[in-house]
Amino acid sequence: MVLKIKDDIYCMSFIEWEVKEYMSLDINKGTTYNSYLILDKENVLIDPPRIKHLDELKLYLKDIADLKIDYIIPNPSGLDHNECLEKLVEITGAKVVTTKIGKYCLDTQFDTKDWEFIIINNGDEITIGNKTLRFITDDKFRYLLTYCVENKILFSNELFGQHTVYKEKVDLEVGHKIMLEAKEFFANILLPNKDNILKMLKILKDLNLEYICPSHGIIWHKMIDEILLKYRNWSSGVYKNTAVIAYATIYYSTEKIARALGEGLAEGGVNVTYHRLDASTLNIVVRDILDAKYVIIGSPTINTNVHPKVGMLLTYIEGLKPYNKKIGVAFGSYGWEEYATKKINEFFEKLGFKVISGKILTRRFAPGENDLRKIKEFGKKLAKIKLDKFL
Ligand SMILES: Cc1cc2nc3c(=O)[nH]c(=O)nc-3n(C[C@H](O)[C@H](O)[C@H](O)COP(=O)(O)O)c2cc1C
Repeated sequence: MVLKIKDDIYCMSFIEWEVKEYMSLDINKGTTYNSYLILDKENVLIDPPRIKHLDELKLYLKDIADLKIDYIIPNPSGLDHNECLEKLVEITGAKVVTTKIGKYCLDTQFDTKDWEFIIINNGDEITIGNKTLRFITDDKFRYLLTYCVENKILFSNELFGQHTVYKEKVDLEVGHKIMLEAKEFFANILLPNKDNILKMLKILKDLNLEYICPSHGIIWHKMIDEILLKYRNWSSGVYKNTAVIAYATIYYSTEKIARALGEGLAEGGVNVTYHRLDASTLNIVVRDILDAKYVIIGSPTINTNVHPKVGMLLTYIEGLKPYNKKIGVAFGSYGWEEYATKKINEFFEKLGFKVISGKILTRRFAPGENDLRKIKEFGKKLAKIKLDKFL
């Protein structure tokens, strides 16, 4: 599918329905890879897609540019964004524009000895005729953003992307639900780079932006201020009065504790979301954790460890390095020797969360009515805790 953004700027979208799993991301809605073509005296291709889309891409390039491509600006770090680069360089003879780190990434993935590179730094510009392309990057950062000065268009790589397929291509046509998709993408893909993203947002603040064109999903046009604000919040740890209660259970004791704790929190005014880990996908759990004040994780003790699904969640969250301005609460059930809540609390400490623990949250086998009443009371008190007090 091709969308003409401006007279001489095109978005070519490649839909992938068959992607089901990408890391722990459960991409059950399909995804869209966007490549962009800028026509001027010298033509530029940004973000080429996977090699399986090469034939389709060639058709578009032939149709729109008669295969004349002078520069290619790839996202160098992931094969899903540069797999067809070798073939494209061969077909078009284009120069590859990238950073020093980008070149290193490409050198290790392809035979680049005959490629012509243009190595750029943050703030550098190239003129392609009437248009100027300015580059925004960070030495440690994997992404290279390209700003077309005259058209006020930012080609943003993974930033502001979403793993979705919509027949609509521009933000407001989809509506505000697109924010939830963007949040899921940020939480699962970009969160470990939040410090770099914050730096880049400071640069973007001074740009006049008419379009933001990411390498996945819809293009931002009418909702640019809104998505920039969300990105500032997500990368700086702004949180809401929400609690995510994520847990696994076999015989439902841990689930009973989850419900009682959640009821108490809800009565105390906290917006509670439950995720039973055999029914929720990790990407949705971490999406909800992104701006939650409370991260509450429960597990039965299984073989002197946490339930495997809880183990998976802990490992996943640890790598994503969420902002530490959060309250961590562990709960669970055990039979003879408790282990799970100890491990979950250690995990919270490692992340720098404020740990709130309570003996009542760890029950031997099934919690009784009295236990559940006390757990609910615990939840009500938890709802009153002011987070900033602890930081
Ligand atoms: C496969 C298996 C392994 C278990 N291993 C332990 C253990 O190492 N230590 C322990 O105290 N309890 C152990 N238990 C007991 C459970 O922790 C206990 O039944 C708990 O109440 C289950 O919580 P649930 O109802 O939320 O599933 C084990 C149970 C199962 C089924």
